[in-house]
Amino acid sequence: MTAPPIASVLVVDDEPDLRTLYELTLLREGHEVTSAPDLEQAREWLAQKHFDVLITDMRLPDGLGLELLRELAASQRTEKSIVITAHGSAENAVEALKLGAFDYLTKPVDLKQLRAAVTAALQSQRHPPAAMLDRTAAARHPDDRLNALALSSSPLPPAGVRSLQRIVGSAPSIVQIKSRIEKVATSMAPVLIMGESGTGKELVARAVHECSHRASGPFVAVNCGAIPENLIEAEFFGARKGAYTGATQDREGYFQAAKGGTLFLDEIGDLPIAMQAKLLRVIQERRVRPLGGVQESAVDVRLVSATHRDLSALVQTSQFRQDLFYRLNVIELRTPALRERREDLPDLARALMRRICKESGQPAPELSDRALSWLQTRALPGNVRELENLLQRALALSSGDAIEPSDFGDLESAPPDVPADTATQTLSAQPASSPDTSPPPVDIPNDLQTYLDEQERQVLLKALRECDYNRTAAAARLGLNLRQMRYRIQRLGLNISDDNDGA
Ligand SMILES: Nc1ncnc2c1ncn2[C@@H]1O[C@H](COP(=O)(O)OP(=O)(O)OP(=O)(O)O)[C@@H](O)[C@H]1O
Repeated sequence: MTAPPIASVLVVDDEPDLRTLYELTLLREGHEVTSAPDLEQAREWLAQKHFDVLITDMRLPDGLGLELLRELAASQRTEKSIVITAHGSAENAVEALKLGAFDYLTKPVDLKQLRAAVTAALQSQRHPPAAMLDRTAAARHPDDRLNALALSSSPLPPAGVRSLQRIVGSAPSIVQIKSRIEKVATSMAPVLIMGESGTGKELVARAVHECSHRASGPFVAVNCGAIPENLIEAEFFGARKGAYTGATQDREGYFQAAKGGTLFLDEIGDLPIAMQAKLLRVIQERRVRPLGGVQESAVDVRLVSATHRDLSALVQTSQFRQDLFYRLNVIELRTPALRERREDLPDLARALMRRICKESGQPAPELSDRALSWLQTRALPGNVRELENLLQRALALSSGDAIEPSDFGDLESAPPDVPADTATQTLSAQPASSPDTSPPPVDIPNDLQTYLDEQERQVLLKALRECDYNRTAAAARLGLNLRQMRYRIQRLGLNISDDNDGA
């Protein structure tokens, strides 16, 4: 096991007893501690010396701790700040995080949490701690040390680089979201991702996790709308044996499972109102108590939430608590709809095709220019997920080395969703089909979507039945991965339990 890193810490608190308590706690961890009773003294220390971590009380005799945060940000200093706020003062904690604080602690401060927050702040830095540089280069001029800090800034962890590469696209909105992910990843501030269905919210949430110092910890994704209301508390917070009928043993909840990592709350807008109050309490107190339990334990997770719904509108109609919205929405990321970045469609289609084929272990066919032109004419309201589904379907129907418009099946005969002259026609337009590849004639349904859903339902049920309701096996039979299978089962409202999944 490697020893925890040593930090140079500045503690700012006007209460001498508390200052001493924090100092002793951190000194015992091997950190170097400097302290100040007010803003003035803190500013003097900061002018003289570079620290790794700043711990500041919010209320100080000569102003607010937030002022120090503002000054650090304005002078682009690299200190990670931890703010200590009064119990229940949501505004201050949120404002501190918005100003770039790494984390906050609520009074009375739990010393274990204090130690953990300092270690996490230190681990999130992408350069060696100032305390270490101090030791190796004690005699250097202060400017040299700042240069050394800048030069030694190490790049993102490899998992982070890969996760950003998975987000395909070069439209300005995508370039911007990727650079924001990189920036926000190193803090503990909650992130809210908003965007239509299928625009890559989960992909972005994973990237936030994988670019952070928590990347080696778990990433737990929860669909808040999919959990039955009577089980939701136990699912989130865990339950002690006997807490409810059927609870035959102690079990962990999502908060415990995500310890040291990231908890991704997908479809947060669907969280029942009673559960919203409980979640808010956990966020405020940073402690969680399992159902039927008496002991609380410290929560060590970073929260990332996502929704395709307009949360501020839900707040207006009292369907979503304003205080919870405020807590979750400290950093906001928006995933753009595909129609807002049509220029990315060819690259996306090729990348998705490569991925689908890799997952099912088959060589990836070319996408012909005509197929790409055909895709450009579709509206794709289901965004990247719809594009992915179309490509899967084409792959299943294709028999040649290249995907052609006719491989998109009977959808081909439907009129284009987007008039050809408004679609991005970067590719050569050629006749869409040849007589030999036309699909066999079918009855024309009154409602195409319902008709297709019914076909899909029949195929899924047959595959599941033949695979003993093992979703992994049925997915493999259909050339899908488990995630795609789950999505389809959920979309069609099929009542299939996870019990038989082997893998
Ligand atoms: N920019 C992108 N590059 C590559 N693949 C993407 C991109 N955006 C989305 N995808 C793919 O599209 C599919 C849907 O993405 P994802 O599940 O992240 O969307 P979502 O916004 O969370 O959808 P929902 O709101 O329905 O849960 C996934 O297979 C994902 O990998």
